[in-house]
Amino acid sequence: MAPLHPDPIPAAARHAPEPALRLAAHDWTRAHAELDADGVAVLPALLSPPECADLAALYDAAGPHTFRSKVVMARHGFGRGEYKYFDYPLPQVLSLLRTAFYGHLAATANRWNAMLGIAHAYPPSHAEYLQQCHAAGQTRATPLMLRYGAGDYNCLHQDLYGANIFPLQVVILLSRPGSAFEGGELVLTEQRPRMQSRPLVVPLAQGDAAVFAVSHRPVRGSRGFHRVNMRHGVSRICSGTRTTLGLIFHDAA
Ligand SMILES: O=C(O)CCC(=O)C(=O)O
Ligand SMILES: [Fe+2]
Repeated sequence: MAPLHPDPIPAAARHAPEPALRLAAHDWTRAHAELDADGVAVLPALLSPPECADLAALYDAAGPHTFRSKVVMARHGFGRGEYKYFDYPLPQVLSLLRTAFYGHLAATANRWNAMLGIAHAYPPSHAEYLQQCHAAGQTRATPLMLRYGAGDYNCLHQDLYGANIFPLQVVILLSRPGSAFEGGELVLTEQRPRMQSRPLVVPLAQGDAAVFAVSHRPVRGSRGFHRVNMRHGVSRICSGTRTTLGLIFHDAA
């Protein structure tokens, strides 16, 4: 029997299946091509403004069982701002969305491994992949919600939580840029062998999802594909409040 969520989440639960169903309608041919070319793809308007508002409201209004921990970034040298990791069982809207995303992204993850000559193949279903994480001692939920105020930022980093790494992750912008906040751009950097790092700013509108490489991706060079290291972060929020939702596909040790 599926466990019941211990905290009531009426507003976010209203939209449970729609975002995951909507994902199927996105132009995945284009998204896969963008991921191969740049290591990032934007899926516009994955969530509606009311869906964004209801999810963002969980940050302050959810009961004590929705999140498993809160991180104050300045205490760890991660930047300035805070985030909370969701606990299992995830709110259904997130669980459905993460499973649906995985179904589309496993093909890219396997294509990237093939390009890099890595024999490992990711299973087609997220449930199977999570079993592999659990068998390796990675059992804690990694989806998270981040909250930044004026002056906050997120230092460049990689979300690695153990030996099992699914190479793509998703960030969904829940706040409306230009009205809820100013500044605060999602930034990716790409560190190529023997070269200086290349920055890439990913402009997002409210409800857009950015899919990007967690830690590395294949880039075609003169002698086949090589691996480049990727990091992501957020530039300083100039004013207002910026809330995002992060979906990471591996669990944490
Ligand atoms: O707030 C953002 O745009 C980035 C969030 C992030 O680092 C993550 O979800 O892993
Ligand atoms: Fe991150």
